[in-house]
Amino acid sequence: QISMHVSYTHTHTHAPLFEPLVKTKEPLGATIKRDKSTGAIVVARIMRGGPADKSGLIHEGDELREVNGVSLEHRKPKEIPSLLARSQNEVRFTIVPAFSKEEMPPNEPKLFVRALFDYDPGQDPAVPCKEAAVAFRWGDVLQIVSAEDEAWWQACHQRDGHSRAGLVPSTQLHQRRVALQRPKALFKPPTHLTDPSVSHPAGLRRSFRLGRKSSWVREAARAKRWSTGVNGSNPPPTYREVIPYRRDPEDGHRLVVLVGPDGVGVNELKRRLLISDPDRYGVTVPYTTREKRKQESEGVDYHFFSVHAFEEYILSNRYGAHQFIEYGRYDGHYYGTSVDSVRTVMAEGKVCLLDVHPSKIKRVYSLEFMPYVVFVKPPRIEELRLTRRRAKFICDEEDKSAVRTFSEEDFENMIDLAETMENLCGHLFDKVIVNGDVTAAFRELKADLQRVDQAEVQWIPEEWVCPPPTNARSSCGQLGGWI
Ligand SMILES: Nc1ncnc2c1ncn2[C@@H]1O[C@H](COP(=O)(O)OP(=O)(O)OP(=O)(O)O)[C@@H](O)[C@H]1O
Repeated sequence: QISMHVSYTHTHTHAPLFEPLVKTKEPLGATIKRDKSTGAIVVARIMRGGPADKSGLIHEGDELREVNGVSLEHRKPKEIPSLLARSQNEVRFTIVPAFSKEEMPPNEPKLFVRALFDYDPGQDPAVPCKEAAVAFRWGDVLQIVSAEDEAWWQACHQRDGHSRAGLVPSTQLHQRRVALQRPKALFKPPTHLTDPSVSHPAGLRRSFRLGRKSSWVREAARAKRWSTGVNGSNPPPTYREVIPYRRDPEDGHRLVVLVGPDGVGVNELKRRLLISDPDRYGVTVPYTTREKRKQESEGVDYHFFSVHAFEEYILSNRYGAHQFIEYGRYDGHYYGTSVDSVRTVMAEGKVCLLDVHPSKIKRVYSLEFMPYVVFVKPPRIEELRLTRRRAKFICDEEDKSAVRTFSEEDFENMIDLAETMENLCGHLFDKVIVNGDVTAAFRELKADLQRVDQAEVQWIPEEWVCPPPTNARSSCGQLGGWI
């Protein structure tokens, strides 16, 4: 048994407390519980970065024997706060330590994650202590400082640097809760996507969009079979492991991938970016097997390929070489975007803007391209009706006169498809831009791309650096910029 003296200054009449934490500016940063087998009061959690943690004097598992000379024998945890409240500027604990110094668990390596859901402890009736929890938004980078507890991890916002850690739901807890609360969380693709006989709104911009649609139908149907089959449900996204990457001044720009349902405005935003800074942004030149028209030039409008050459490329895709990021067939001709055409734009020192179906992101999802994936999302249907009143879109790229306005069904399909995309690929998105007012959406997108480009540290998926064991050594060995 040792006697310990924890003292720290504060100006509140209430001393910082154990559980339940009192809303003082600086709580002690610990929770306590009664040990069921011995009846002793023990420290359940120490919040990383809080006064208790910084003091280095109290540790999880320590038994509390006395507070300010008052014995805690036969006392309940809820009585402790009032004992602490009596102390003035210092609290005196008598504890039985759980570990000797030599037995203390070693520091865990740093683990960073990107949150894939919003969390507000204020709305969570199950959180053990609201004041000890950390709120976060989708996309925030958190440092997990303790994942020992099965249900409640401890994490702090990466942007805050040395902030106090707090409780966040563990992956397991979040998945369990979503499964219990929302059977709807099981993937439920909109019916028009799973029934190939139902036609799609013709939001065709470039002709291979048609090819995308049929593959999306198949994919959505597959996903539905999987989700309702023996495997049960698609687990809801929780956290994705990321690592900090410090950019080398020599590094080129990251590839910017824009995805979104047909007609949402991907092309419009891309067009505005290109006009706003043509020296900075560039786009790929697509491949086609159709005849070159008079006003078109090879390598500028399209790369004109023979059917044979195009099919060779397709075969290489089947065998894993992936010459094409995506391709499709429309009106008897092939259209496609090659991996090399992305490399060409990037080699010119430009930010390559790539617009692909989300299922094709994986083709460029690597350290070579470091894709920054922006999901362009439709606003609520009321806003779609308002903002798209006069908007027209080309129904057929080959026949530019085939334009029409959006129908109510187009809006519904757009929203359904956006939901499906988020369900299936949301974990790959780095940024979501809601395209309601187009000027605001464009401004937000441009500012975000600039911010990412200038950021000294990029948070990238851990798998880009340490892929599965077979090639892990070669890719990790080449890295110079990791911190
Ligand atoms: N926020 C907006 N407000 C009003 N009109 C918009 C907005 N965003 C896009 N539009 C208009 O909607 C039409 C379709 O947009 P766009 O061509 O960019 O869609 P898309 O996502 O590229 O889909 P697709 O490939 O099917 O054409 C265009 O006329 C565009 O100007």
